[in-house]
Amino acid sequence: MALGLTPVEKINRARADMRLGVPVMLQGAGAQALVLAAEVVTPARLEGLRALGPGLVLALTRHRAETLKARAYDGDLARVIVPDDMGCDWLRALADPADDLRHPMKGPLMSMRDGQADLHRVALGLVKSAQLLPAVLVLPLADADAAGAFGLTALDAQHLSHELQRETVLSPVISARLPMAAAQAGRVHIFRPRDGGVEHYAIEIGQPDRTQPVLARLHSACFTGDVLGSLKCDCGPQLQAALAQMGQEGAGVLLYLNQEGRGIGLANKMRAYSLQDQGFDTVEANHRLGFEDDERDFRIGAGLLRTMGFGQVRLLTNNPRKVDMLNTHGLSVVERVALRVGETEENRAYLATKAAKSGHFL
Ligand SMILES: Nc1nc2c(ncn2[C@@H]2O[C@H](COP(=O)(O)OP(=O)(O)OP(=O)(O)O)[C@@H](O)[C@H]2O)c(=O)[nH]1
Ligand SMILES: [Zn+2]
Repeated sequence: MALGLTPVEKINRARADMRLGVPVMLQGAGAQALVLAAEVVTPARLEGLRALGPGLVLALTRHRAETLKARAYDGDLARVIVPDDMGCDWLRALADPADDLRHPMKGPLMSMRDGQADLHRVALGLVKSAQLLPAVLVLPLADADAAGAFGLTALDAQHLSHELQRETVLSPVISARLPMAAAQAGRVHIFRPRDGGVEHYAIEIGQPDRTQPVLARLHSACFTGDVLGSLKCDCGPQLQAALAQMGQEGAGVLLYLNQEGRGIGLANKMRAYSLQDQGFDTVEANHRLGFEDDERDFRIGAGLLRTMGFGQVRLLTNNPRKVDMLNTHGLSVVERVALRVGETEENRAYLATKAAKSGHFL
């Protein structure tokens, strides 16, 4: 028994299954279904699903459904009926907006109206958490035998839904000294979630007094900006300016949160960039992909600061949501410190969109 998988471990295995294109069984109240991410579906797996019975649908988020002109009868999602003669190319084209402009007509698409969408909703949550496009094939099954017969991972849908919304608990792994150009007295702390998810880092500058407000920054990973010096955003200069200010003041804490692309992952962010090359802005690109404007979970940052013993912060940000989130999750933001650096010809429109659509301070 002790060597068996816990429900949380099974969820992590299921995430890997989804990325591999292996179906996962979801068991809800009186209903079960096999679910498979549309982005990675193969002809063999599609045939295998169809052989098990009728009723195959593609679950899409409201945003993606809107672009495709599919009716979202379930509010936040649409269940598009998959016709028997449609193959992987059609499914991928519904999932991925890359060719929307070249091949706009994929329909007419018929959406399901009756029955429960609970399993579809949680399946979308699972593929999003695997950083895949939010489009998932769902095949209802009369009984749960298929999972056992094919050795597939089976998850309790209610437990999965609960886990996907739960606050991540992070434990410290190691910390070590790191002198940096911006600050000699640096220390990097690594934190690991108990559920096998991604690690996050804290860079502590000097020895901040835990009884006083600390100069703090919640930085979201941006491979293109932080590492490559992208001119499309302001992340790299913001990272360097935050560290420099902490160095000058002699104390501070910068959280480097691995929430690339506002939580959608680098592959999806590059998909968004490709759409931006077609003329869509940041927010429109996220919506066409089926994501919300911002999929980050800022509770992680709040939890990390609390774990490190901080209670009050002077927060370096232009994002009012970060201030609100910390204030409602056990921190006290005593001051917002503006961080306006790195404006370029290339990112002017991006910064304007952040101010207009995401409410960032100018
Ligand atoms: N999805 C998506 N993510 C982007 C895009 N450009 C930058 N990002 C990501 O956005 C995150 C940075 O968020 P921003 O909205 O720039 O800034 P913020 O963290 O909300 O606010 P500040 O604290 O003021 O910097 C990083 O994870 C980037 O990878 C884009 O066009 N699309
Ligand atoms: Zn960036």
